[in-house]
Amino acid sequence: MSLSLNEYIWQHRSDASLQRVAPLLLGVAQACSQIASAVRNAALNHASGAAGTDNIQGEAQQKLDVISNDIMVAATQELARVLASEEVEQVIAGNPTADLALVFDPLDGSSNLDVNISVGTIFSILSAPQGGSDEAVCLQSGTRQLCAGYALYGPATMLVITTGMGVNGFTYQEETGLFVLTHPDLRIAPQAQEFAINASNQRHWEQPIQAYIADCLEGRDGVRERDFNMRWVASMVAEVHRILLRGGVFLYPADSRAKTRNGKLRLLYEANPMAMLVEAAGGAASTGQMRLLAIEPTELHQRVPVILGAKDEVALIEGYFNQGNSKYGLAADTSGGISMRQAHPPSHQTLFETIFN
Ligand SMILES: O=P(O)(O)OC[C@H]1O[C@](O)(COP(=O)(O)O)[C@@H](O)[C@@H]1O
Ligand SMILES: [Mg+2]
Ligand SMILES: [Mg+2]
Repeated sequence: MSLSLNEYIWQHRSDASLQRVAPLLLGVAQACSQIASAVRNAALNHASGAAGTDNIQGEAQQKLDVISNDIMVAATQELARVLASEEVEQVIAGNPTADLALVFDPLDGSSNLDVNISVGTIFSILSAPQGGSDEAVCLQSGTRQLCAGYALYGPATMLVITTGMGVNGFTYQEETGLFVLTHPDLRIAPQAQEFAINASNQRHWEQPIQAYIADCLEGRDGVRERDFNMRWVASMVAEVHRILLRGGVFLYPADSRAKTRNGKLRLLYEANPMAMLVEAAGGAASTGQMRLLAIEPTELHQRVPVILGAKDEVALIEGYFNQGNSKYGLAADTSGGISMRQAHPPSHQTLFETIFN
């Protein structure tokens, strides 16, 4: 029997978080179905290409970034006390009587729009207790998320959600306009056979990432003693979806360039919701040096290094970072940034053996 999102919420009436976020979650789902339509018909509606404006990150906005943001705000502003969006510098005031906050990336992977490759929407729902500024309400650690999810606008439109216990995927049914449960209880295998990283940044990476990827690339001829596959879509939603369905790890590390010294992805509306989903599916999410969900945010649009997916593989990558810290006595970056490792690493063979033997 196919279960719609509404029916799923009713069936899980003992899940207090789900019941609390249900109206807002349904608002998000409605917005996502509208964004899917906007994305699908953009070329026909002259909604493709650049908007001619930059967002707060200094990135050129696509028309669809702006359209998706407006759709999301219109569908949810009455249902949350405060909204925060990748595309808007300050928080957006919502309904003062509501007790939830919604933080979102309205369109993720928008560099893929003009080439008709999958994009998505990422969202996180937090409690908004009385008192405290609207911005402070959004600056809660990922462990405090009540619900997280994403919509994927690919060959099928899907909504994938968690309230912390299990991850469920719903597929949008055109005929009925409903999201139908098609992928219940998604789980990530602890071992990975596939990694995802933008290899064009290789020369800027920190030493632990250099060493880890080099070991993967050596495959069965190196210390890993097996071959790895690689993928890079450049849409985080598509990468995380693939990992939820068939495993692997995703890395967007910090690197030596000024603009990515703390990573590229945004903590509140990219890393945290994805980390909650991945952990709820049995995986792990880390900066390389700490659990992503434990970070106490300080800024709405702050960036963070992201390593997530198969639990054992993420632990292994953390081992490369720990090894770097202890063996070379590398100083922490006192400015709060991510410190770059120094040269003179041992051979990959030695590093791997020291960590795992
Ligand atoms: O072009 P790059 O650096 O590989 O970037 C890809 C990454 O940037 C992002 O596209 C950022 O998302 P936005 O489109 O929301 O800015 C991620 O989805 C993705 O992981
Ligand atoms: Mg994004
Ligand atoms: Mg975006």
